[in-house]
Amino acid sequence: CDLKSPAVGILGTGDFSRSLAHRLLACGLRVIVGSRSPDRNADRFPAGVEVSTQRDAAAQAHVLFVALFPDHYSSLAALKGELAGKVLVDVSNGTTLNRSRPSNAEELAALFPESSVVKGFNVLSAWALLNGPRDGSRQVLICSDDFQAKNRVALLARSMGFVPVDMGCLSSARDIENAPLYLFPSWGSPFLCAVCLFFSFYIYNFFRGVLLPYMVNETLPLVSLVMLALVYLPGLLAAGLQLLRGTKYQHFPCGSTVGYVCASSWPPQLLLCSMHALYSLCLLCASSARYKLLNAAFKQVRLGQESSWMEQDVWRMELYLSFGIVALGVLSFASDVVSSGLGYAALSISTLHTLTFGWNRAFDPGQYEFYLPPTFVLAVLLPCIVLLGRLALALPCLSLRLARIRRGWETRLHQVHFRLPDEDMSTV
Ligand SMILES: NC(=O)C1=CN([C@@H]2O[C@H](COP(=O)(O)OP(=O)(O)OC[C@H]3O[C@@H](n4cnc5c(N)ncnc54)[C@H](OP(=O)(O)O)[C@@H]3O)[C@@H](O)[C@H]2O)C=CC1
Ligand SMILES: [Cu+2]
Repeated sequence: CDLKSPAVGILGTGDFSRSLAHRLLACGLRVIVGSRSPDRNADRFPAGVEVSTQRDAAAQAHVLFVALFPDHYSSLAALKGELAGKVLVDVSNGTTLNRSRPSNAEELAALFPESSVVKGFNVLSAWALLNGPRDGSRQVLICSDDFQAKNRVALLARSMGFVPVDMGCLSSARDIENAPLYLFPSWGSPFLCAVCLFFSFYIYNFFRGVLLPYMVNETLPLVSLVMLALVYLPGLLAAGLQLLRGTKYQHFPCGSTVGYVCASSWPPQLLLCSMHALYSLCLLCASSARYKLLNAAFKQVRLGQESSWMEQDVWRMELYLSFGIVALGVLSFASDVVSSGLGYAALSISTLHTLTFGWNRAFDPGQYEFYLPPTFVLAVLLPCIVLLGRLALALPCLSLRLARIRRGWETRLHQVHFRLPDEDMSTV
């Protein structure tokens, strides 16, 4: 590292401090670590990192990472003079969700009013820091009341290979500190939705008295299919309502909540579909599959039938398997289900998959137990409504686009028509 370049300071010599020092050094920066007992801790850092007293580090560095637990922030009070005008990066995390108390970063800012406090880097683990931005998330959430200080830390994060995300003023620090405490920040509502749908379909199937293996394996994809259809339903309803009202500036009830749930519903959908694929594969190994095959063979022998090959059944089976596999493949690329056309493609193909699977059963009155249709008839209804609705909305747009293309060609033809005599003249 360049001895003339300004040093980046770290206060504290714990796990976070060591990983951070390692990463900063690897990025070619000069690092000075401030410890209460530098002699004891110096050999825990790689060669090239200067380990000194806290006062020395505070005096030399302009940007200092405070890698201490918040309970120990007050032990730095004696360094107020050295830290005045410096940038202090608060990397601490909370141990419990904080909804009302001031954040650790705000407390640090209150202790050092003459320093600029920036919140950041807490979403990275010491492990992620040590290994660099290859593993896990590359995003670093940053906030501060001092714009220049924030920019400086953002630049530092970028030079370490991370992606800084500006979260605004220091008042956002509480959200940033809470972030690592949520396992899946935006998955709660979609998962709740999936669980509710799962149990509704499960109970429905239970009443219909379908065999146990079929219950789960039919329930999993149906929940996924219905959820995927539900993603588009609010948008279509809103578009239909706008067409009816003739304006797009009127409020759509609960639009933002529904939009939020839908926008992040891809992980549970993919999970359910993958589980369904796995389950279908495993069904072949289930004992029930063996008994069914044996029973069918016995019946065939008793009937004196030489071959039970049924062309139509074979074709349908091949078709629904292919549709299923393609639907899963398309869905795995449609992480942004709401805005991407891939979501519609996955919905159409999985509807085809369900239809080819249960076509015979859907139209066989014997299958309507307790006057209830088989579950997939219900599950196919919603996607069909959504797909037909989308088509109905697309048709006017398509005709408008066609009209625009036709007008374009007419104008072009018109221009050619008027240009021709001139060109004829020039050739003459
Ligand atoms: N570890 C991790 O993966 C992550 C940690 N963080 C945050 O980083 C900060 C540090 O964590 P971590 O490195 O794991 O903690 P450690 O316990 O490993 O290190 C904390 C450091 O604080 C100093 N210290 C300990 N006791 C006192 C005291 N009584 N008074 C003053 N200083 C003291 C010590 O340094 P010395 O003796 O040299 O002065 C010690 O090395 C925490 O706020 C944590 O929330 C954030 C994200 C991930
Ligand atoms: Cu299936």
